[in-house]
Amino acid sequence: MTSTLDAPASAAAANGKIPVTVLTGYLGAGKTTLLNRILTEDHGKRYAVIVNEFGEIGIDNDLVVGADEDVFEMNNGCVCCTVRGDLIRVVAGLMKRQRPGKPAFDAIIVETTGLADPGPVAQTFFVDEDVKAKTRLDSVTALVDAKHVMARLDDSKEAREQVAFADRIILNKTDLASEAELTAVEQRLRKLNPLAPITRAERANVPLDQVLGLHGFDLERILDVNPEFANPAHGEAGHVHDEHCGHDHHGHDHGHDHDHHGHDHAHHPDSSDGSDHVSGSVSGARGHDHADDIKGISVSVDGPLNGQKFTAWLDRLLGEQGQNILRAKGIINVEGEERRLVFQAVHMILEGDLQREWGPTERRWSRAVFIGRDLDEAAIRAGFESCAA
Ligand SMILES: Nc1nc2c(ncn2[C@@H]2O[C@H](COP(=O)(O)OP(=O)(O)OP(=O)(O)O)[C@@H](O)[C@H]2O)c(=O)[nH]1
Repeated sequence: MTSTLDAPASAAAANGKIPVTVLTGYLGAGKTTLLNRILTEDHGKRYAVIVNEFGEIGIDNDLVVGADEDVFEMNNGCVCCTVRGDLIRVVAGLMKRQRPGKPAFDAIIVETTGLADPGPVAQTFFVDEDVKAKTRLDSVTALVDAKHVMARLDDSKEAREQVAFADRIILNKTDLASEAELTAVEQRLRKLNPLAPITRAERANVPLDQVLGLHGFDLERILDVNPEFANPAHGEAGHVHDEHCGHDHHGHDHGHDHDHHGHDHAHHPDSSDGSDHVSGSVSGARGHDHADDIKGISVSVDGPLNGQKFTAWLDRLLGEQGQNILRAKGIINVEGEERRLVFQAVHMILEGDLQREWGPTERRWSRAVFIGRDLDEAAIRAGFESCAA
């Protein structure tokens, strides 16, 4: 296991590294449509696109418009086994390119095949030293086909993993679904992934700043950029409507006061300890629970944790169940420490950092979310709570 929980500086800080966006989404969700928009929109930036083909013959490459020289293809039949080597090779090649006075590219976008678990792709950016030195994973964005996603979530583990893993979900093809269907889809997506904001789109027409430059993987911004962490989904008890609601049609993010935001939720009668509502919605009997072996579990303790106990517990949990844990993120109030401990994990790879000090009016609670498959919710909850100082 790679564990850097005690590292003094944020390994995910920007530092002039080229941001990488991993684009996932089931077959036909609209990934190529989005890539074409990114490559053709008049933004004055230069993006490299890495297309991960399933099978031997590259087709997607030919469907992506724009300069050939900026589209790179990986032909690997089995993503989980070979993607990392391929990706490292392609990224290393990209880094050798020159642009006077600037990095070779403003950003790299990796499109994964519609069948792939995005985990191994994301992990590449944590495990390979050369890649790590020159790039930073910005976010994993999942495109979802509003018309077909319900069936895919029923029958495809990959579809569930893609949703569960994402930092941002784009609910595409909204023209093909009714408002009631869209709301039902959003509720189900939220159960699989309580963290990722959901943006609706038609022909992948999301503003690019909702796909690129999200800092979804920056430890400094984790959870701050996912304000719905403590907010139950639409239509569920305790949901607090605000500008971050998944049904927001304004299409832009408003700035917000994070500290204040935490208090909003803290004072809500149904979210007083932040621990039950999200997982409650996961297991709640609301019609779509059957096939969702992947779920998001939110846990919290209204006070400090013992740092040593927590680190030991988290290491053990990831060591034993890392295969099943797609993502974990959290902000911890460590006993005797004025700064917030922020951590995140991708399967067994853990990164963590002591960051800014708690604000004077900020609620100093410890909270985390674990998204994964076949997780023992009661055991995780009990384990987290047992670390209380
Ligand atoms: N009606 C409708 N069709 C869309 C929308 N977005 C994309 N499409 C169409 O859906 C089909 C699939 O879109 P692609 O962008 O190729 O999807 P993809 O995710 O790249 O597909 P794969 O490469 O097979 O994984 C294309 O025919 C698109 O024109 C949308 O919002 N509404």
